[in-house]
Amino acid sequence: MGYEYGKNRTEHPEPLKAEVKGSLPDWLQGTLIRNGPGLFSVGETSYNHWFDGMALMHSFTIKNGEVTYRSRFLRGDTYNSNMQANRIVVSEMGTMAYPDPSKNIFSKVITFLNHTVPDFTDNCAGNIIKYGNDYYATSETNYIRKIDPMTLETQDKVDYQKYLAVNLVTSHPHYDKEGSSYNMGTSIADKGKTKYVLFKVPAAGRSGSEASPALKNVETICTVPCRTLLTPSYYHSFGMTDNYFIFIEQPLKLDILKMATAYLRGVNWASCLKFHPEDDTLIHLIDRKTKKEVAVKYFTGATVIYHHVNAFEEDGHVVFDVIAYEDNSLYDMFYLDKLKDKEAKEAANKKFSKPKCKRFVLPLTDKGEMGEDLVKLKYTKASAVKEKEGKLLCQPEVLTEGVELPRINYNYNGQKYRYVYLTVAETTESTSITKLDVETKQQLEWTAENCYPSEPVFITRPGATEEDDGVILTSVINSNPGQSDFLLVLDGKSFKELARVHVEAELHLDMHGFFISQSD
Ligand SMILES: CC1=C(/C=C/C(C)=C/C=C/C(C)=C/C=C/C=C(C)/C=C/C=C(C)/C=C/C2=C(C)CCCC2(C)C)C(C)(C)CCC1
Ligand SMILES: [Fe+2]
Repeated sequence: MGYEYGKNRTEHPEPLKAEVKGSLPDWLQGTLIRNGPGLFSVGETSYNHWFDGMALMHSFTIKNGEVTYRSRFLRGDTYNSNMQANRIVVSEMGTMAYPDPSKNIFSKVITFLNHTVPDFTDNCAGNIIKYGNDYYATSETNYIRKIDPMTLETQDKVDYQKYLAVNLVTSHPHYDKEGSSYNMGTSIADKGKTKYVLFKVPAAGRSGSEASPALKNVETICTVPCRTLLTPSYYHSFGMTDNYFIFIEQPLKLDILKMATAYLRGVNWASCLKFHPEDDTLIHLIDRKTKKEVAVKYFTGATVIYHHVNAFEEDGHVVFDVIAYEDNSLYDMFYLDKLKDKEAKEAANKKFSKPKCKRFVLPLTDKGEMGEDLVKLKYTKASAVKEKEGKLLCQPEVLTEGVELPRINYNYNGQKYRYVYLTVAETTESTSITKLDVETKQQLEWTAENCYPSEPVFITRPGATEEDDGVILTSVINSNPGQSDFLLVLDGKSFKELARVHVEAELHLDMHGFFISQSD
């Protein structure tokens, strides 16, 4: 039993009618698209890491109480080149690929110089995002792939670099009520500088903003200089409130010099990404109005953070919640050789630094005595101690442990909020999801034996006035003999099952999802 991470999945492009057991609320109408790796070997070659697998998108369309399922591989240049060559010819984060199988140094150099294959991968297996009116599959390279959200067909390849000087961009943008998107990326050694770039993609529909891709109208909001030219931090998401952006410059760093020679040395990109526990973490707070960093500098100890949960402002503080680790063991845990071998898997799971949901509080001023904790909010144990003029050392409060893949009611993004929905993350085979009340720290849990749920997505009931008035959707892999996989629908308040929607197809474990409501 367990989930077979490295197994190649098949696609089901034609809509499959699913069987609803239980009842779906009438108002629940729309499509949940989810994205994640689904193909791990081509011909005789295999990827090393689960995150490298070729993107397989799937969707559940809910209409008048009926649900249809479909899935399709993302047919990007990476997929097409690999299929044509019948082996993996495009490198991913954890797998360096050599189009010429006789791996001698001479042929490596030739391939490198000739660019006979796509330069960087457009295998976008991380998330689904929206820019303007369009939906894209994304990972974190400069390429994203437009998709048809209804049929899941692959459309144009869009290169961020045509519109912005960035080499990497997150797959977790933020959205405002008007439909504009905000994201950030890293510009490496461009004109002698390495910097982080925050940008806005205006909503479609404003005058002159109908252009496609919407990125044509991108506006750079501001840039944050990197602490070092050749070792930018890796980050996976960022926080946003009405007035601020929160960007965490953590000591998980890309070594650009190592990357430049990785191909010829025969090592993967991931080996150029290193955690430096001896360094500290710098928290950047950027004022959205002035487009400048606030004068106070915020620090905390070395940590690794992928997912921001939410952030809000209160009484002269910015509060933000994240999922934090003590090291980079999450990445190592998802190497496929470890996931395939029972003993190696157990050893990796043991070494896994448990993700903790942590709350940081940043006072907006450093007025106070040296050594004083400047956090004045009564309800939190988080602190920010004045170390010297303009410098605060922050200690977070742990809200809960062993959780990942956070989702909130996105209407509360940037606002004071109470609930977060998460996957329980003790090992790579999670059988539970949880609802955490960040105020009382109470948790409600859904769990079922041999069932592996994905990231829980909250969908708000139209007209709702309470934060948890809605449902949670998660696709569940069911490895109980003779039972099928299903879309699970839970009540947002009680976390009790409303329905299981069974699909007569094998689902795959994925990363993230996006719900498009019918009214959109
Ligand atoms: C660097 C660089 C590059 C490359 C890049 C790449 C290739 C990237 C990719 C990236 C990626 C591709 C990323 C990804 C990420 C991901 C993540 C971060 C994830 C996370 C996950 C998690 C968190 C999980 C969870 C879970 C599950 C899923 C199941 C159950 C259990 C648990 C909960 C644990 C280039 C060449 C452009 C150049 C420049 C620089
Ligand atoms: Fe993510």
